[in-house]
Formats: sequence, C-alpha cells, structure tokens
Amino acid sequence: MEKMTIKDVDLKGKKVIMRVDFNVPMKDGKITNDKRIKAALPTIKHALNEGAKVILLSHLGRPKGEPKPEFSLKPVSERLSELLNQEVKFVPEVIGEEVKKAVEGLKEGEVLLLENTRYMKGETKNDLELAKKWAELADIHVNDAFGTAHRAHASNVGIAQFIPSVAGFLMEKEIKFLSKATANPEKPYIVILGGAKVSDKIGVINNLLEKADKILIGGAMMFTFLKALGKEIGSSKFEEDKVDLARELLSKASEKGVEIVLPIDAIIAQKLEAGVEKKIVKVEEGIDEGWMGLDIGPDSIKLFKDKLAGAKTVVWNGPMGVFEIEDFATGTKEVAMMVADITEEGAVTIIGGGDSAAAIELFGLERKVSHVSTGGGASLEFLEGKELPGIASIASKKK
Ligand SMILES: Nc1ncnc2c1ncn2[C@@H]1O[C@H](COP(=O)(O)OP(=O)(O)O)[C@@H](O)[C@H]1O
Ligand SMILES: O=C(OP(=O)(O)O)[C@H](O)COP(=O)(O)O
Repeated sequence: MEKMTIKDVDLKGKKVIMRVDFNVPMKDGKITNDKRIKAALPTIKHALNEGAKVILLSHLGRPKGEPKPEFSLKPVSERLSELLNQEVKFVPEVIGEEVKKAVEGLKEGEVLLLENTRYMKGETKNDLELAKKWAELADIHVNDAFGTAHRAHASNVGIAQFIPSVAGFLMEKEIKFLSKATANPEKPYIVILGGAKVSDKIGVINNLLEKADKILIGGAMMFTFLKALGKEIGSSKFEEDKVDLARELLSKASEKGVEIVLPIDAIIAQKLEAGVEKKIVKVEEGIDEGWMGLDIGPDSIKLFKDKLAGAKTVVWNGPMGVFEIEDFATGTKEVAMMVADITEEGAVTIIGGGDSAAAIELFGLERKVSHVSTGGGASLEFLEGKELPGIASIASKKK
C-alpha cells in the first residue's frame, strides 16, 4: 500500500518531530563518515523551507538505556549545522522540562536535535509512555530513519500511535528502490554477507535460501560458520550460541541446492591494530589460539571473484574484514571492486549497511553500484520479504 509522505502534509508553522538515523561511525569522538547525516538533509531542508519547527530524534550506537558520553549526539549536531549552514540547537536531554522549553522556543524554520534516544530504557522496548511524551512535543511525526526500520522502537514505531507518521524522502527512496529489486530479482542472484552483527544477520540467511542462488560469507560472520564445520578459529570473533544455527543453515542450503561459499584463507593477527605482524593462513589448517581472523585472504578473494561471475543481482551487506585498519582492508576493497565491475556488466547491485556504505565511499566506488542503502539490517530484512515495523507504522494513503 502506498505510504503518506512529507509532501502530503501541510508543514507551515507545524511542530514536526522527525526520526532520522544518525547512527554514524565515530572514532575518538569524531564522525568518520557522515553519509547518513547527508542522506537526511533533503527531508530536513524541505521541512525547514516549508516553515516547520523541526525536532530531530536519533539513536547512536547501543548505550543500553543510559547516558554514556561516547554515544552523545553533540558532535552530530555540529556536523549537521555545517551541512545545513544554519544553527542546530542541541539539548543534552532526551525528554523532560528542558526539552519542552527548547521546543516552545523554536521558531518557524529552526531545528533542534535532542540527545540519543537510546539513553532511555523505554526506547528499544517500544515503551508507549515514552513514545507519548515525544508525540506530545509535536503535531506530526516524519519517519526518515530507514536504517532503523527493522526495529520496533518508541521513537519510530510507538510514537505513530499518538500522532500521524509520514515518510521522509530518504525512506521513500529506499522503499522504492528496494521494492523494485525484490519484486523480481534477475538470476543468478548472489548475496555477500560479512560484518560484525552476526546474531542480527545470520537469521536472514534462512529466508535468503528461498531466493538467492549463492551466498558468499566473509567478515566476522565466517567464523561462526567455520566453527560449525569444526575448524579451529583461534580468538576470532564468533557467536557461540549461533553455531548450531550455522550448521542447520549449511545443511538446509545443500538440500535446497543453494551454494554457501566460505573463505578458504584468512588474514590473521594477534592484535586489532595497524602495523602488527600478520599472516595468511589456510582455513583448513586452522587458526592458533591468540590469533584472530581480521580479513579474508587472497585465495578467498579469487574464489569470490569466480563465484560472482555472471551474477545479475548482487546484494552486499557487511565488510569482509576490519577495513577501518588498512592492513585488513584488502578483502573489502577487492569485493567492492568486483561489485562495481559486475554493475558495469549490467547487474543490479545493492550495498547495505552503515559500515559497508562507508567502505564503498572510502574506496570511491559509490557511484559505480546501483544503490547504496543507508540500512544494513533494514535492507536485508526488506530483501527477505519481511514487513518492517518502522515502515508498517507509517500512515497509508487514503484511496
Ligand atoms: N573478522 C572480523 N572480526 C571483527 N570485526 C569484523 C571482522 N570483519 C568485519 N568486522 C567489522 O564489522 C563491522 C561492520 O559490521 P556491521 O555493522 O554488521 O556492518 P554494516 O554496518 O555494514 O551493516 C566493521 O566495523 C568491521 O570492522
Ligand atoms: O546501523 C544500523 O544498522 P546496520 O549496522 O545494520 O546498518 C542502524 O542504525 C540500526 O542500529 P542497531 O543495529 O543498533 O539497531
């Protein structure tokens, strides 16, 4: 059903509470990639130009229901202010008297960012008391947080029970593109998975087995699978409670004739640091205790290249290694180049996830793929064919 968008509502003089996904990568208090902030600009600018009073809500990281300074949105307010070329008021509170006062003081065309929504325990529990308090600050809710659409939280889903929720331009664009891609993906359809959010993303494979022809696995995700195959993985990151699931997925894949391709070698080190000693090790030989896999190795890169040949639809989610450190960035860079090449050969290619999007930008290949989604988990669940709670809560257009 077609969703209502910000274009369908009158914003003049209205208080608009807008959920954005400003969950940007940070290092030592500095934003290392501002793509997600830039992606929300068209919606914010539109609301400001129409004379709305804009109150922005976002989470950053996973502070688990309490204020933690390293997850403050203050640096984001500063970057947003530069990008908008106007003042962005910032209140270091998520709700309460200070917030109310700041909202009352807002004039048309002004913008206010509240502190990290996840400083409140109620946010991730979709607590309706909290959602109501946010709703009471405004006349309308704009949901532009596609990256958070797979979460049913108070600031994107609960709030829609109290005031109308409409889609922002980014949300609209993501839904349009991903719907087109999922409706009828041209085959061979190949999914490349990596990254660190293993428990979040491993379940997705189950549904993808119904759709994809091959699934290539790198990143930290590979080690849960290698463990399931009885390999020695040393101190590599893996998830103990997902090993059985990984084993089941491997056998289900072979029943269905879907190829799950795992790396055959890895780059290992004893510390997650630049400049440390690193080695290439064959997965078959195992990784010694005290060493961890931080990237896929050169033979795996060749293998992935062979497996990708001829693909017509490619979805890539999650880096192949710790690409933030150059010593472990080769696998991610090579896969990014493969995806760019295959796009040139006519495949539809979709990259999803905050870090994967940052990686493709880092390598200057952003314009060489079909679509870079701002959502990782969100785009994957969308491609699985699930209805995302953060989309379901947006009002539908009346016929
Ligand atoms: N082998 C690995 N061990 C530990 N972390 C890894 C490994 N491979 C990739 N990562 C990390 O995964 C992170 C991204 O994971 P994730 O959040 O799942 O991806 P995305 O944001 O693209 O959805 C990156 O910060 C990267 O350093
Ligand atoms: O970065 C995000 O997801 P992603 O890493 O899957 O792209 C979203 O902001 C959601 O964050 P969450 O996975 O902590 O709920």
